[in-house]
Amino acid sequence: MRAAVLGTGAWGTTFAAVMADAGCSVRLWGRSPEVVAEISSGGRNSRNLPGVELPAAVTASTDLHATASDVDVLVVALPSQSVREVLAPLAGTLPDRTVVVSLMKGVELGTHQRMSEVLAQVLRIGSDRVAVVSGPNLAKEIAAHQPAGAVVAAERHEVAELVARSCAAPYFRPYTHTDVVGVELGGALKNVIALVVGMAQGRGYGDNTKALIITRGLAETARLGAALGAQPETFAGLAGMGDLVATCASPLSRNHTLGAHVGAGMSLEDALTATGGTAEGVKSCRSVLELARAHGVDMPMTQAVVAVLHEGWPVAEMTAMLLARPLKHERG
Ligand SMILES: NC(=O)C1=CN([C@@H]2O[C@H](COP(=O)(O)OP(=O)(O)OC[C@H]3O[C@@H](n4cnc5c(N)ncnc54)[C@H](O)[C@@H]3O)[C@@H](O)[C@H]2O)C=CC1
Ligand SMILES: O=C(CO)COP(=O)(O)O
Repeated sequence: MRAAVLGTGAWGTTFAAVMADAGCSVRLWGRSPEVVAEISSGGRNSRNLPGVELPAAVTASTDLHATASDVDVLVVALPSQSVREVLAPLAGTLPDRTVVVSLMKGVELGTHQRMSEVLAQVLRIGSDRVAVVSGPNLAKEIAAHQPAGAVVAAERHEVAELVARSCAAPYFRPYTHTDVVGVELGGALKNVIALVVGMAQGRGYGDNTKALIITRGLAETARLGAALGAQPETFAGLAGMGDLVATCASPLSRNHTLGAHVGAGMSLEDALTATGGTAEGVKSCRSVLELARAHGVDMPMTQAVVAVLHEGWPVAEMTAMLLARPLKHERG
């Protein structure tokens, strides 16, 4: 299969290697001539994936149109808030056979759209040609060929199957699904919950608190999912609980680490600089909260993250914000 991956960040580069190890020929597109030159000439991306040697089947270019033309699978791995702008030049240009895949875990500010919705709209293709891949997939571990799994969701099962075949490598096992909404929400929401776990850790709280946040975080994710038409079981799977656990446990997660910095008293600006890369939850928490309010869904943790990161509330207030709410039934 011929594949293209847009975005030479940690996950885009790693996923290109996974697809090459699954037997695809893969073109990577990036905006940085230096990164692209290093991938093309030396098979390395030392800025975003240091120490990793890429398979020979991965090539790179700064030419967006040439990279995206004539491929079976077009994968997008950019920061969520930049997708619409970056892909605008490709609107209406993709051949009918090209399936588009989102690797992104965010919700667009302003429109509240999930990334598959943004892709279908900006590329002017049917939503049945868009798939999403999500799960516990910390890029550095997968780049080191540590065993991992993910969910490939698409409206049509045959599309999910095609994408699963394109990325099934000896160390990477994709499962197919048709709940695009649930799989995407699981990915976007776990970033917000990981921020809360990080903040709690930064304040010195231990594993009881972490388990409370993970469990109740999943409950609020599932509430939003139910309102948006997701299947409840999806949140018990790899793209729900699986990704939430990995992200909330791992120091490799940028959302988790950023939360820990803020919990320890660092400003958001300094924490963003310290973590580098893309901590999607920082922006997506606002669109998620707006989406929840529009559907009458109570999301106290998301609300607390927005209050601390964007409304000037001291992180020390977070415990009271969450624990002083009226008592309720666990299933409520
Ligand atoms: N890093 C990881 O372990 C995983 C990341 N993801 C998701 O994948 C998406 C991408 O993440 P990463 O690759 O980790 O991000 P990253 O921060 O490592 O890289 C982002 C890439 O996008 C490029 N970029 C940023 N703005 C751009 C623009 N306006 N035009 C063109 N290129 C632009 C950057 O130069 C960089 O190459 C995010 O939604 C993230 O949540 C999903 C699973 C795992
Ligand atoms: O999505 C991820 C793991 O599945 C990566 O998490 P971060 O974006 O927080 O680094």
